[in-house]
Amino acid sequence: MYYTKKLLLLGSGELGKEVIIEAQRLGVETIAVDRYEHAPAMQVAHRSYVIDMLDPKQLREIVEKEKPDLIVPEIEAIATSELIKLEEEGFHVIPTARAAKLTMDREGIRRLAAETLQLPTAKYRFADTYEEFEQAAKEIGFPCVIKPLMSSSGKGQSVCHTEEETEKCWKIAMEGGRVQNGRVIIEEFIRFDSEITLLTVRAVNGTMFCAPIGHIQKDGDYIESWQPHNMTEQQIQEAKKIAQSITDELGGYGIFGVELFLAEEKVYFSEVSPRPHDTGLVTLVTQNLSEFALHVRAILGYPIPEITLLFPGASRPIKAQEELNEYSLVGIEQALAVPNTQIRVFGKPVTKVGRRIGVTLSTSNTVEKAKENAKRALDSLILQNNT
Ligand SMILES: Nc1ncnc2c1ncn2[C@@H]1O[C@H](COP(=O)(O)OP(=O)(O)OP(=O)(O)O)[C@@H](O)[C@H]1O
Ligand SMILES: NCC(=O)N[C@@H]1O[C@H](COP(=O)([O-])[O-])[C@@H](O)[C@H]1O
Ligand SMILES: [Mg+2]
Repeated sequence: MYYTKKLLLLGSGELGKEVIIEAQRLGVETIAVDRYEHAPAMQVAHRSYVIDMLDPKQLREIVEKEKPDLIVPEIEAIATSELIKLEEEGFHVIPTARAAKLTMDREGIRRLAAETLQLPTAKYRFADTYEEFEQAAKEIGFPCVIKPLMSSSGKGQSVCHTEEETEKCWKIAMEGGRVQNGRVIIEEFIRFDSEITLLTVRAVNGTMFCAPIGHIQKDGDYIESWQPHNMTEQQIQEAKKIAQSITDELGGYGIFGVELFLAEEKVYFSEVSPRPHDTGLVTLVTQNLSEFALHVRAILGYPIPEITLLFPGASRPIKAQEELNEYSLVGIEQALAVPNTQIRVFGKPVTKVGRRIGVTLSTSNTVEKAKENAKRALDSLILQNNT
């Protein structure tokens, strides 16, 4: 087969695996890159490479060798300054190299959202040292949230309830960041009623929104998501306004996961991923086009005539409780006996405490029943040690 387009995926986890499958469905040649071998997306891509994606030299080497039509970031931690240079040289970075750079660290995107676009966010400060952090926490007040500037899925993040906890929280942040520089963000703790991801697609035929996805997070990582999330008309309008504003500013084509907190008095912008979102895994079973199919269509410049929510649905990530080198999932038969329920096993080579290794996906005629089904499926699955 002659491939007319070549896609280079930077980051090869569970989200990228679905992107690769969708790209191949439209006849695209795919190359997966990550920091370790046999990553989920590598298992389905045409070719793969293992490199340190934060190393500009290694990143450039792969790009120059493969000369992809599309460079598609799948995680934040990439040498984004090199992506800017590559874009200047004519390579196409999704959605744009600037968007990848701004969302790579919490400071870039927070300052853009709160200071340039004047979007409502939690109060925040930045700190480079423990002393600056202590001072910032006092200014923001307790409880506050501390996060390394570059991290995801809650790594290095903690809620600091009192002055006595500052040392412990600082330590968590220093150990959890993706790169070891000490800078952190300290945020006001928002007592929200619920939080959502508003998947927003920028495609050749305009900006479109998916039905809001509600989710619950524990230790900064999602443990349940559902679609649609019940919101007032005013909340929906505010959420769309915020999503439109931030995605217009970031530009390019593709899907964006706009994370928002819904409080009684207002809708807060939290952060945005210029790529598919983990809580959006639920769209694999709820929509006419999943978030992955939408991303691929959008980045290839193909039209998206409409996005339809077919059924209410829910997802539950399957998270490992221990570190295992050889493992398997037991109870698949029971999980699949739950009505309208599917699972996806990501195929990560090894587990770590808290690592997501799969997901259960259910639909039903109500969100409540779909949530029940996804939980029943999750409860019947057991991680087995095969070493
Ligand atoms: N200022 C805040 N007030 C209250 N809760 C917060 C605040 N910031 C974060 N959280 C909670 O922690 C979760 C994770 O935070 P955040 O999205 O910033 O982290 P993350 O590591 O970037 O996560 P991911 O990469 O998975 O999206 C949020 O979804 C929310 O539940
Ligand atoms: N919240 C961001 C997110 O869910 N990202 C997804 O997790 C993978 C990393 O997983 P790992 O840490 O288990 O290798 C990433 O590659 C991406 O697919
Ligand atoms: Mg988040």
